[in-house]
Amino acid sequence: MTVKVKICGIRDEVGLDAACAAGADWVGFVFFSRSPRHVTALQAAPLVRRLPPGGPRAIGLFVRPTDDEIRHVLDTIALDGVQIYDTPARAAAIRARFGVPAWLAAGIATRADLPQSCTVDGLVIESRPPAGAQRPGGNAQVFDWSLTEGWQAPAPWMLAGGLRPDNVCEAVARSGARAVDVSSGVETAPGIKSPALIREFVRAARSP
Ligand SMILES: O=C(O)c1ccccc1N[C@@H]1O[C@H](COP(=O)(O)O)[C@@H](O)[C@H]1O
Repeated sequence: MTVKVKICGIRDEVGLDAACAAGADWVGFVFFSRSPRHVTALQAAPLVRRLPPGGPRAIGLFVRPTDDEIRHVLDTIALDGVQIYDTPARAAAIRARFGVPAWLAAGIATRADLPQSCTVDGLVIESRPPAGAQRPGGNAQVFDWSLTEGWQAPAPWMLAGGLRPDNVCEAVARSGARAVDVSSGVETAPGIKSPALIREFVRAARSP
């Protein structure tokens, strides 16, 4: 089965076109003002419109969002899904209120952190942010991929956190992930996507 890939933190046409050309399954737009990858709904709108038919799906990333924030974005852009950093109950409420597929991000440090039940459409399994981090994800931090071995995932899930072209193949093999998500690992500086790294990442994720 082909490993699915999400390229997150798209801010411009260069990153978007590279993700499309590489065959990414999803592209992510970060609606969190403290991120170096932050975009407004107005900035993301032309990028989402530029996505080719049959190309990557557009995912909006939100950190503890209010309903008004989500409504504003969804009124401006046709998103295919949202990635939520909040409690499972809040993510489920967002899914129910807005009728948009919702993935909940779960920070993992030990096996006990792996969700055993799920009321949303999917899970983004990533490392717990380091102490003092300014954001709950996008910290280029890996966790012990063997923690997911034998885990009976309650929903589709993707692996995230510190993935790069040179470690994603091992990460997939060790974790058993069928989908991966990357932001920092395909950048030359925070918020600056590299077409070459995006291409390499997608190829490496899908290499046997
Ligand atoms: O990318 C960000 O700035 C960000 C901010 C707030 C929450 C999540 C964020 N990024 C997501 O975190 C994971 C892992 O990212 P990385 O590859 O380690 O940089 C991924 O889902 C990013 O989209």
